[in-house]
Amino acid sequence: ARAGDTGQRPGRARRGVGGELRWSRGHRRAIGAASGGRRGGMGRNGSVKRGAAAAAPPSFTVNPADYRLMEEVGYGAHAVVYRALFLPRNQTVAVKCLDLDQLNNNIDEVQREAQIMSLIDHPNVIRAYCSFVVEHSLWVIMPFMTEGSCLHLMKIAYPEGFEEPVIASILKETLKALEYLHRQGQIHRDIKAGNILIDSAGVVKLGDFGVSACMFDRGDRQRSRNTFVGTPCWMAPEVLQPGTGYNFKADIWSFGITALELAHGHAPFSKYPPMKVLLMTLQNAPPGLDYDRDRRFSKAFKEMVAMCLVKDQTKRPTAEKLLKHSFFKTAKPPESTMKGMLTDLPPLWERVKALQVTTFLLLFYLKNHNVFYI
Ligand SMILES: Nc1ncnc2c1ncn2[C@@H]1O[C@H](COP(=O)(O)OP(=O)(O)OP(=O)(O)O)[C@@H](O)[C@H]1O
Repeated sequence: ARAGDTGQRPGRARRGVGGELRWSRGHRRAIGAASGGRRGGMGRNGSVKRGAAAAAPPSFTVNPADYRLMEEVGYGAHAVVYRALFLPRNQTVAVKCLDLDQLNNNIDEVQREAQIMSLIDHPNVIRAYCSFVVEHSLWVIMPFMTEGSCLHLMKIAYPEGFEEPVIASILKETLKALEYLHRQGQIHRDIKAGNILIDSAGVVKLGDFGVSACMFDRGDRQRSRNTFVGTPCWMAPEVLQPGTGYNFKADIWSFGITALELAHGHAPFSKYPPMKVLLMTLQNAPPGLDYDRDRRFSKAFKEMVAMCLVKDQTKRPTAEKLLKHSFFKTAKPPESTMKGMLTDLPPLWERVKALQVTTFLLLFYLKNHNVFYI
C-alpha cells in the first residue's frame, strides 16, 4: 500500500495514519491508499495506464487531522458517510467511515473496495481520492455528491418515482459506468438507486464498491459462491441461489430492478421480508413494467426493462449492447433533465436527518404493534 501524498512509508505510518491497517487480531493487512501521485490506473477508455501518472486529481493527505467531519449524509450496512472539510484547501469532500471491527471477517472486501475505488477513472464512477485507517475505522475520502443518492431524492421529493426523461438520463449514465466496470473485469454486485449519486449540477456517478468483485480473480468468468452478496430485492436469481455460478450479467438484472425502482419510487418486492423476496424472485415470473398499469411509460422503456429481467442470464444483454437500445438513444444528459428538480430542496444532511426520524418512528410503530420481519 502507498501511504498517499505525504510520502509516508506504510511501515513508518503512525497508528491511525497512513496506508497500513493494524488488524486487531494480530493480522497486519495493507489497504490500498492511493491518490494523486500514484502511478497507473484504469484509463477513461478502459485502457490501463502504466508508468505514467494518472489524470491528476487534486492531492489529499492521509492525515485525519486535515479533515473536519461535519454532518452525516448517508449510512449503509457497514458505513457512515459524512460531509467533511479538507482543511488545507477548505474543500468539501465526503468521508466514508467503515467500521473495521464490524467487518472483521470481511477484510478482503474492504481492501478490495479501497483498491478498486482508487483505480477508477471514469466520469460516472465515484473515485476514492485516498483511504487510511483511523482508530477502528477505514476512512475513504471521495468527492462530495451534493444531492446524495437517487433513493434519498425519491424518498424526500419523488415518492412515486421520476418521470421517464429523468429515468432515461440517470440510467444511461449508470449504464456507461457499468459498461466501463465490466470492461475492467469488475462486477459491481450492488446496483440500486441508493448507490447512484448525484451532484448539484446533475452529474450522475455510481458509488459503493463494498461488495464489488473481480470477475477474473479466479481465472474464470463465472463465480460460484455460497454467500449472498448484494441487497435481496435487487439480486439476480442466480445470485440468490447458492452454488449457482454468476457473472457480470447479475449487474444487468439489478440494473433492470433499479429501472423499476426509479419508475415507482421503490423496488419490486421491497415491502416483503428478505426470505419472501428470495422465494418470489426464484419462483415467480420476473417483475416488469405493466403495459396497462404503467401507461405513462414508453414501449421502449418497458422493452428495455424486460430485456434486463430475463431469468436466464445468458439471454440478458451486455451493458455495451444495452446502451445501443433505442430507449437510451434519445436520452438527454441528466444536467438538462434534472434542471429545476434539485432547487428548493433542503441541504442533504437535513434530508438525511428527516429520513432517519421517519425510519425510527416506523420501527417504533412496528415494534409496538408486534410486527417483525424474518
Ligand atoms: N460521495 C458521497 N457523497 C454524498 N453522499 C454519499 C456519498 N457516498 C455515499 N453517500 C451516501 O451514503 C449512503 C451510504 O453509502 P454506501 O452505500 O457507500 O455505504 P455502505 O455501507 O457500503 O452501503 P450498503 O448498505 O449499500 O452496502 C449512500 O446511499 C448515499 O446516500
